[in-house]
Amino acid sequence: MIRLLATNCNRHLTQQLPKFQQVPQTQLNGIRDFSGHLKNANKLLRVVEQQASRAAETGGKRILNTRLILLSGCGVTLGLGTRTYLAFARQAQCESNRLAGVIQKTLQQEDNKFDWRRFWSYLEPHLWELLGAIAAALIVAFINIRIPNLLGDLVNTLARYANTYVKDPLHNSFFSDVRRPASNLLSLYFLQSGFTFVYIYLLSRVGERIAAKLRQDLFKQIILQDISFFDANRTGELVNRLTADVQDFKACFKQFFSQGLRSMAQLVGGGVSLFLISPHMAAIALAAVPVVVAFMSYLGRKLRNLSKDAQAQSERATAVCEEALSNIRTVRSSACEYSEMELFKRETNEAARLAQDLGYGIAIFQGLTNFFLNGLVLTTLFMGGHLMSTESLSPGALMAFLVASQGVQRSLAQGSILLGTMIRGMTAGSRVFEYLQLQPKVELLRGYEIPPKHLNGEIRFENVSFAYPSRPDHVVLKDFNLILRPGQTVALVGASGSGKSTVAALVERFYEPTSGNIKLDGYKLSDIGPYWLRGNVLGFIEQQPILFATTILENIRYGRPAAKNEEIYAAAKLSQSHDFVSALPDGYDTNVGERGTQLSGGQRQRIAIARALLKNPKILILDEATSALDATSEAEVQKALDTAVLNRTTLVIAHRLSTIRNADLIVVMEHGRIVESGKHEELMAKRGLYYDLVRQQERQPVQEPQEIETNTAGGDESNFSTTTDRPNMQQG
Ligand SMILES: Nc1ncnc2c1ncn2[C@@H]1O[C@H](COP(=O)(O)OP(=O)(O)OP(=O)(O)O)[C@@H](O)[C@H]1O
Repeated sequence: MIRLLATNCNRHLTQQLPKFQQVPQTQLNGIRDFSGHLKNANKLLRVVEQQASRAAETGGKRILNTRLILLSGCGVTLGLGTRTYLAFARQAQCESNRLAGVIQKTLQQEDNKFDWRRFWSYLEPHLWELLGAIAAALIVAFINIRIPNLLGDLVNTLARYANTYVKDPLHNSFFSDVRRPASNLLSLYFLQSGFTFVYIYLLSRVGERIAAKLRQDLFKQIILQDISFFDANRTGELVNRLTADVQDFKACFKQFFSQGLRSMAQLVGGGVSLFLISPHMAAIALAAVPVVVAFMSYLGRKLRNLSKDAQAQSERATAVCEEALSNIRTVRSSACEYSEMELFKRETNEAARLAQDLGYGIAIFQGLTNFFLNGLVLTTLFMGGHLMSTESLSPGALMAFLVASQGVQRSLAQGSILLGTMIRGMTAGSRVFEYLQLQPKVELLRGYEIPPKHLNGEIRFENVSFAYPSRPDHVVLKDFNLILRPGQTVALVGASGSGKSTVAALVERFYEPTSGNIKLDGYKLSDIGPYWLRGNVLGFIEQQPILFATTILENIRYGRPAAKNEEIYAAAKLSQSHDFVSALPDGYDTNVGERGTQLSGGQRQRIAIARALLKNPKILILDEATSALDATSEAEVQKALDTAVLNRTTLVIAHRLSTIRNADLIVVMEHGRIVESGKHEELMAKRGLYYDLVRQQERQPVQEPQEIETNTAGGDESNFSTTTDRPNMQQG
């Protein structure tokens, strides 16, 4: 009976495994709630979860299934009863779905195979050029196979004159004898160089075009990902895939087709001609080939793993470097240059160590290959000499055999070098393809657009709950309800971490609510096209806007790329930027430097406001737009904002009173919930509630200076790591 139930449960679980990804988290939560009273089942589930996570770590679905059979058996023996058991089975089923996803992901990462189908989709458009290159490379290989025979003919001709003293060179038959084999050889040399040019040129064209297309597609795929993807991946690592990995892949591709294909053809053709020249000697030479092939495939597998680790580590080192350089001001102001150097050193040393291991493996392989090949030459000479002494082989045939075997030798030697490149290239390729297949959950262009005449700019939050995908257990907003009426300014205040910016991020559709709805003019935000929404309805001004390293004109135009210059000047005037921009020597053509560092914070902010106003948005979101500024700049920017918000629905996330004084509604948030709301005066009347909250942040009590114990040896306390997997600054 137990067995039957356990098998039944397991069958359910196994059937559900592939469907996992379609089961929404809410459903899982629902089922969890439904059987929340089943404490015993829950206890068991925790065990299941632990076991399954361990199974995921070890990468085995089978282990999971076996454990589930055992555990469901346990569930029954514990006497949970049929109803309980069924609830348990259902819950376990969903849990297993979730865990199967974890396992699948783990397995995918582990078993990141090279996607040949996708590779083919990149090759296909260049098929004719590629076939041309392959044909030319094969012709070169064929010519290379023919050359030893013709050389043999020439040597045989020359050998006839080896011990002959030529009295009258003009009247002996040497030239007429030599002309034919020599001219045959010359025309082959000529053809060989012509076809070499053709295949190298064609391959380079195909390789470069594929690499460019790969980079474009990868960039497109990355830039279209959900914001949560960027929460989970570091910029340096992404850039590394776009640059180093595509580069490695391209280099491997070119080498494989230029040298690899030729070497392979030469190997086969050379082998055949060796047999034709002297089957005896060829049989002896080729006897060792199976050993070499077995050895090659064994080492190839080992080297591929090593290469994967080395590339991942090099990516980590790039990420450290990229992060430090792009945040150079923070690094400098924190006096962290030397620790960054140390960190980079550690990461690059580790990358070097792994790359050295890889080099070590390749070196062993090449050394052994060389030994094998040289042994082959010696054996040929030894055997050939013996056959010549018994007159079963001519000197020309020995020469041809030697040259042909050297061709084979070169091909094998090249093959061993190529193996290293291939390993790197295929690893890089699979890393590129891995990101190419990612699909964002929210498609940028999908969804409808509200006709302009129906667009009023009303936002409603209806029982919205939300947890960030990277921290699903930490609920940031709970049953959040809020209405922003058209043209109204609503200010969100509250302690740090209470969820204010999250509200703004949800309006921007950077994330999707876990439950509940957000509506724009009665339409569900989730049904509206995010691209249209952000490009036409919303203007977003953040605390520290980032400008691009180009002119002020282009930076403002970023808000609406099709805007005319006159519209840009108008937006600049509206944002109080026109005067200071005109006073600059190059005016609107002034280059603002990387991230706009050549402008002051207040100027940057006003340019960002101009950028947002350029699209004439119905809704403005100001996320602490003035909190990073000093009093003078704040006053200037506030003036710009006061003009900007007129006739627009505005959501202000505020830390300072000055920014919310004119708000139509002030909403006080605490732990993801609204605790108080009303007009400025109303809230003042209610014990100055929001003043307290805001003041709490505005006027932090001055702390008594405390002596900070410094630990020169570097204790654990001074270690830090960021949310992503940035390595720890300190050793250990
Ligand atoms: N990208 C993210 N991934 C995971 N958790 C996040 C993310 N962004 C914010 N959080 C968490 O969500 C909670 C609310 O953050 P939010 O930024 O909305 O607060 P806030 O009220 O705007 O704070 P502040 O006033 O300090 O800007 C915090 O606990 C924060 O740690």
